[in-house]
Amino acid sequence: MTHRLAVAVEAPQYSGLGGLLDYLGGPLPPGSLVRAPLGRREVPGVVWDAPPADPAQAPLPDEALRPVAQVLSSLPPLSAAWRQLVAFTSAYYQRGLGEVALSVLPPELRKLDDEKLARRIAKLRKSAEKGATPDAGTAAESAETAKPAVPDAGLEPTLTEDQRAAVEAVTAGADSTFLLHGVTGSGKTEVYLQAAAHTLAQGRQALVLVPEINLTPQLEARFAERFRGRRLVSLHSGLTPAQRLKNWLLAHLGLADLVLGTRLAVFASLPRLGLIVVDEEHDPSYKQQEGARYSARDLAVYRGRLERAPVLLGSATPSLESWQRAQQGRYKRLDLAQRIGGGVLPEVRLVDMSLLPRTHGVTTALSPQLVDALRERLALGEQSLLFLNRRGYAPVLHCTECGWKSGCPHCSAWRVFHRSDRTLRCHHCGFTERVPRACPQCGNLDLQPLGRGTERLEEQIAEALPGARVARIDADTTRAAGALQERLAAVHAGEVDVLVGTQMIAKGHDFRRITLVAAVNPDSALFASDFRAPERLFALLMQAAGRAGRDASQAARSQMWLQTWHPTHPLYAALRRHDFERFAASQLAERESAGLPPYTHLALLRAEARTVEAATAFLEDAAARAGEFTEAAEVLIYPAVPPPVARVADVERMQMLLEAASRGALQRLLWQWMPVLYELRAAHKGLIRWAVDVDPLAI
Ligand SMILES: Nc1ncnc2c1ncn2[C@@H]1O[C@H](COP(=O)(O)OP(=O)(O)OP(=O)(O)O)[C@@H](O)[C@H]1O
Ligand SMILES: [Zn+2]
Repeated sequence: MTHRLAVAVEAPQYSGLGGLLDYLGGPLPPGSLVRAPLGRREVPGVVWDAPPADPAQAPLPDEALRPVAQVLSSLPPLSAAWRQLVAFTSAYYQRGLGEVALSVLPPELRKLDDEKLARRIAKLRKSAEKGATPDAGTAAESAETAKPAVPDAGLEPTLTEDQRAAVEAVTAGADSTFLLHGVTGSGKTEVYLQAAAHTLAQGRQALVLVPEINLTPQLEARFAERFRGRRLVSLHSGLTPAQRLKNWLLAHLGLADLVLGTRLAVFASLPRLGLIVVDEEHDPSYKQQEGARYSARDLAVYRGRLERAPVLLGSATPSLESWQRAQQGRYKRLDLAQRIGGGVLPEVRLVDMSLLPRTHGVTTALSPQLVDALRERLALGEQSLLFLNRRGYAPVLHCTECGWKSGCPHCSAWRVFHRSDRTLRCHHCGFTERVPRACPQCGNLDLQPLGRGTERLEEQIAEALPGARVARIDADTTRAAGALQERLAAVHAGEVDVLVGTQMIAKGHDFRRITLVAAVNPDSALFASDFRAPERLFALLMQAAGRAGRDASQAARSQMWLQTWHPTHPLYAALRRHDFERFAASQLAERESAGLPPYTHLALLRAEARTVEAATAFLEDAAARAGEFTEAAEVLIYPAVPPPVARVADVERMQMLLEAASRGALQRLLWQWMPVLYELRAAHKGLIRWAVDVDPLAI
C-alpha cells in the first residue's frame, strides 16, 4: 500500500509539468483516474508516469504524503498516447497538466463513484455485445434500426479520378499529414467517408473534427447513413453531461468506431485510432479561446504523428499555415480542382456601391441591381442566399438631434438595436435594456437605426419582394432547440425563396437549389486591423459562394454578388477568379515581408483589470522581467496595447505581443517566464486575470 503515485491533479494555480503531486496508493497503472486530497478538498486526478528524480530536490518522505482517496478502477487507464497529447498541450500552451487533463475529460466523470461507473460501463459493454447501436443522442439514432450484419451498407458513389487518388494517398500513407485542397462542392466529404471506411475496415477508429457541430447536421447524417450498423458517436459542448459521458466512454472503451466532434473531441480517448479528419481546417473555431488556448487542428497533426495515424486536413481555402507547410513538403497536398458533375463555380459580380445615388444618406442599402437579380431568381423558382455578418436590426441607434448613440455603459462597444423585442443589447457583455422612448440625452423622440443587421435585411427583402418566402438564420432565430434544423430543413425542402443570415449559413451546407449568393456588406472586414482579416474574409466569401450552384445542372447560371465600395481591391479580384492559390501567394509574401506568421511565431500576454493602468503595469513589469532571460534576445516584446474592444463588462483589457523567428526560443522564454508571471500576479493586486495565448488567432 505504500507505493508512490505521481498524480496530475486539477489545481487552479499554475503547476506546469511539475504539477504532478506525490501520493500514496496501491500500485496503479499510469492513466488511472483517482480522487486525491488537496488541502481540505478532494479533487480528481490522473495517475501519471513518475517523473525522473530531481537530484536538486530530496523527495518528500513517505510519512509526508497522503493516500489517494478513491480509485476509479473500473475505468480502463487512459493510454500513454493520450497522456502524451495532454502533456504536450500543457507544455506548449503553458497550462497546468492536471488542469488540461481534467478539462478535456467529460465533467460527469468526476461525479460518479467507482461503483456507479462500473455499472455504466457494464451496461454499455452489454448493449454493444447485443449489437445494438447505442443511442448517441444524434443523427446516429436513425441508423439504429439497421442490423450490424451488413456493415458500411450506405451507397458509395463512384469516385472521381481526383477523389480516388486522394483516398488512395491517405489510406496508403501511415503517418503523414495531408492537405486536401478542394474547391467547394468538389466532394471532399466523400473522400473523408471513404478514407474512414478504409480505417474502419482495418478495425481501427476514425476521428472526424468539424468546426461547429450544430451547423453540420448534414455531415453527421451522411456519416450515419454511410456507416449504418457501425457505432458513431458525437462529442461536442451541445450534449447533455450524461450523453457526453456515454459517448466518451464508448470511444474510450473502443466500442465506437467513429467519433464526430468539435475541437474538444481532439482529446477523445481512442484506443484504436487510425485516422483523423479535420474538416474546414482553416476555421477559427478550432482555436479554444479560454483556459488552455489550444488549436485543435494543430493538436490533431501532433496526435496523428504520435499515434501513427494519417491526418487529413480539408478545405477550399486552407489556412496560410497549412498551405505553407504543404508548399514546404511537410504536408502532402491533394487537390480536387473540379466540382462534382463538372459544374463551374459561380460567377462573381461586384456592385460598385459608390456609384449608387445616395438617398437620405443611407449607404449600406440593397442595390437595385441585386434586388432585380433576386426578383429574377424568385420568378424562376430558385433560391437565393443573402449573407450579412451582423445580427440584430441595426448595430447602433442614434439621435438625429444631438448625435447620441446607443453605447454600452459597460463596454467600449455599441449596443445593437433588436427590433423584434425592442431592446438595445450589448453583444459583448449581454447588457440589455428596452429601447428608450426618447433620446436619453436631449429628449428628442426621433431615434434612428444606423447601419443594418440581418433583422433589418430580412425586413427590407420582404418589402422589396412581396410574396417571397423569406427565412432568417442567425444566433437570434436559432436559440431554441431544434430551431436551426427546422429552418434548414425548410430551405432544403424548397419552402424558402430567400435565406437571410450571418456566417452560420455561409458554411458547409449542401444546399441544392440556391443559385444566387450575395454578400451584402463584406467591406467592413477589408480594413480590419488584424493581420488575418483578409485571409478570413476570403475564406468566408469563397465558402459562401460555394453554397450556390451545387447542383451541376444549375451551376452555369449561379452567381455570387458582392456589394462593395472598393471594387478594385485585390482580394475581390482574386475572388472573381476563384484563385485561392494566387491570393495565398500574395498574402504569404506580405506576411513574410511584415515578419508575421507563419514566418514568425507569436504569443500574447493578456491582462484584465478594473483600470487600464493596473493592466498596463502588470504587462510592463512582466516585460521588464522577461529581459532577465537569455532567450529574450531572440524574442521581440512589443509595448502593451488595448485589443479592439478594450473594455468589456467594466473590465479593462490590455495585451502585449511576443514575436520570435524561432518557435523554440519563444517556448523556452515562456517556460521561464511563467513562474515569474505568477509571482508578479501576486504583487499586482489590481489585476483581475491574466493569460498567455500561444499562436493567437487575432492580435
Ligand atoms: N464521386 C461522386 N459522385 C457523385 N456524387 C458525388 C461524388 N462525390 C460527392 N458527390 C456529391 O456531390 C455533392 C458535393 O460533395 P461534398 O459535399 O462532399 O463536397 P465538399 O467538397 O465537401 O463541399 P463543401 O466544401 O462545399 O462543403 C454532395 O451532394 C455529394 O453527395
Ligand atoms: Zn456591454
